[in-house]
Amino acid sequence: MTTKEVERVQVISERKNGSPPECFIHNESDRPNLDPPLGTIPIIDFSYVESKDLDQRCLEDSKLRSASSNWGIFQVVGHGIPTSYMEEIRNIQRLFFKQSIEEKQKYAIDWTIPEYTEGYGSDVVLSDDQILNWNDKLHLNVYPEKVRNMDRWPRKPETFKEKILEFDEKVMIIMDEIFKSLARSLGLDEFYFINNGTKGRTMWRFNYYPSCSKPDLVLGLKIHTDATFLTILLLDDKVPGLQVFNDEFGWVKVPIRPDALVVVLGDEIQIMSNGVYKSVIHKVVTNSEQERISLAIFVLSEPEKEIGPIDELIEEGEPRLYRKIMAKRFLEHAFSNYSKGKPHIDDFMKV
Ligand SMILES: O=C(O)CCC(=O)C(=O)O
Ligand SMILES: [Fe+2]
Repeated sequence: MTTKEVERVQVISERKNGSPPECFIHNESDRPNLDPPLGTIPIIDFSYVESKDLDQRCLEDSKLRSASSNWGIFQVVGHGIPTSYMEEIRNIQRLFFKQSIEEKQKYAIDWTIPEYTEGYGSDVVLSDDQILNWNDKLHLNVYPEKVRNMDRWPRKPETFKEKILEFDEKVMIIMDEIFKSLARSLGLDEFYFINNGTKGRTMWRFNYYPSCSKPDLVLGLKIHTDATFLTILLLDDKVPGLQVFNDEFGWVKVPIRPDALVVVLGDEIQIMSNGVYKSVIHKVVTNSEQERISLAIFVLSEPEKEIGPIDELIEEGEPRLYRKIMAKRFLEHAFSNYSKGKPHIDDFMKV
């Protein structure tokens, strides 16, 4: 990996001198439609966990199955985390990015250490023709505890660390319920994914998208799928930007719903379910007026775990669509392809 890195996008955007630099500008055919139709992203209500209503659980499991196979994305409500608390987390994130560049650079990613991509930064440049994302980020390993590198965790705002660890506890509880519902909805034992190393680790990516004078020319994040089992998103409650691709509806906007967590299914679950569940293709657009934030909690299998279609899910005579691969090998491949801006799972994993 080269060590070349651009300036923080925030610094570039604050210069306000007309058009963004060329390295951010997409070819005409790849430029975004800033205002596609609003998607009817399925909503799954997890309040059955608290009420212990088994009929409701059954109904929500079947909604989740249809959402996972038709969309690869759904909104989670009834998760037990108060909306006001979610707003506090968004505000902590906003406070971090509002600080001076010097303060944030104390946690800069050190690209000279392979595999150690934790901290504050922007896209790393891997090739001369790479088109860069209009995005700065803070990337932290959060779970399990032994992977935390506390020197990359912001010391300001002062409550950052404590709040994020508290939010992590709450997220892990609902994450288990999502894992259980995903297993049940595939006809597996409900602890299947929890007990077999699928809930191996989490990496949190705090995204920051500065406003851009020419939002029609750039992308906050290029077209991609997440190389995860799943990703939990805490989206900005005021500024939209996330768009997903659906086979039936094409590109649609993900609506803003401040009380919802959004779940994006990733490549690992597409592989494990032998293509029954979809890793959703998505991208992020920017706008000329407002900055936007989002928090992506990436959940991945343990690095040494082998991922491949689950035996129990392959009916007799049905072909296996994907080969088996070690989780960390798959991730390495995904990282090296991420900058290309197109999903890679089929090319790389098809048998
Ligand atoms: O900012 C968003 O809405 C989505 C972020 C995302 O897709 C990612 O970080 O992989
Ligand atoms: Fe993503």
